[in-house]
Amino acid sequence: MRIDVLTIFPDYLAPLRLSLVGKAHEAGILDLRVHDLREWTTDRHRTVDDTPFGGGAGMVMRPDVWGAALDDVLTPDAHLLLPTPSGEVFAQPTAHALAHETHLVIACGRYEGIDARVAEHYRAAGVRVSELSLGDYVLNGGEVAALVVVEAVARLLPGVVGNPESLVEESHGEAGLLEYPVFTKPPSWRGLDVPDVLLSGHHARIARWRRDEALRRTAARRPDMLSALDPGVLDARDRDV
Ligand SMILES: Nc1cc(-c2cccs2)n[nH]1
Repeated sequence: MRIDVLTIFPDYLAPLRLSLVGKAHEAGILDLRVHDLREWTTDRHRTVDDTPFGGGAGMVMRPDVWGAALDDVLTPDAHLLLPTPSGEVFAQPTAHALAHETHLVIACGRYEGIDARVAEHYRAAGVRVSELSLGDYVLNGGEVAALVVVEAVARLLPGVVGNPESLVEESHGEAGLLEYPVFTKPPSWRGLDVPDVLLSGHHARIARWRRDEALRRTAARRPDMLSALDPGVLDARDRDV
């Protein structure tokens, strides 16, 4: 998979060279390219924004600069992602869907936004364009969203995470439940003991305990997820939890 990130703060994306995403890039699983949007400016001051038509505070990013950059970076099978507080909330199902793409282009704008004609132009040109929000809070730019999307997608690519099994039981995973609590040595720490069932070696009981804990946590912290579950996911035992 190729991912292009366009930003006026390329150094903001430096953390992607670390750890998993860095390894995926080294292994050739992920072709990550970060571009400085100012490379497509034409004036001496390398201007990327201007005052908003209709007035109001802040600045809007210019369509001509974004158009020049996106014309160079987009490919026929690219999916253009526009982080914005007014987008659809990015969640795990979207991460899974994006992990099947061959080319993602992430255009990092600033909070006041990119001129709306940019998304309109590329949609009309047949490019798949998705406006994505991280949630109901306001950031100053799309770079943090780009870090989140790249990590959430890259870790799903085959060969990136050491043990693919670990992708199955995580929170917001296939079961649609939050993850159960995890423990490691020592068995007793500051007077707190690991649940006996986890030391029993009885795999069926351990699996049942973990599912019960996942259900309890989801019911307590995210009842919305529980009500959104496909009824077929819950078995008779689950309903007793
Ligand atoms: N969820 C979210 C996204 C944003 C952005 C701000 C600027 C570009 S993207 N704020 N909050």
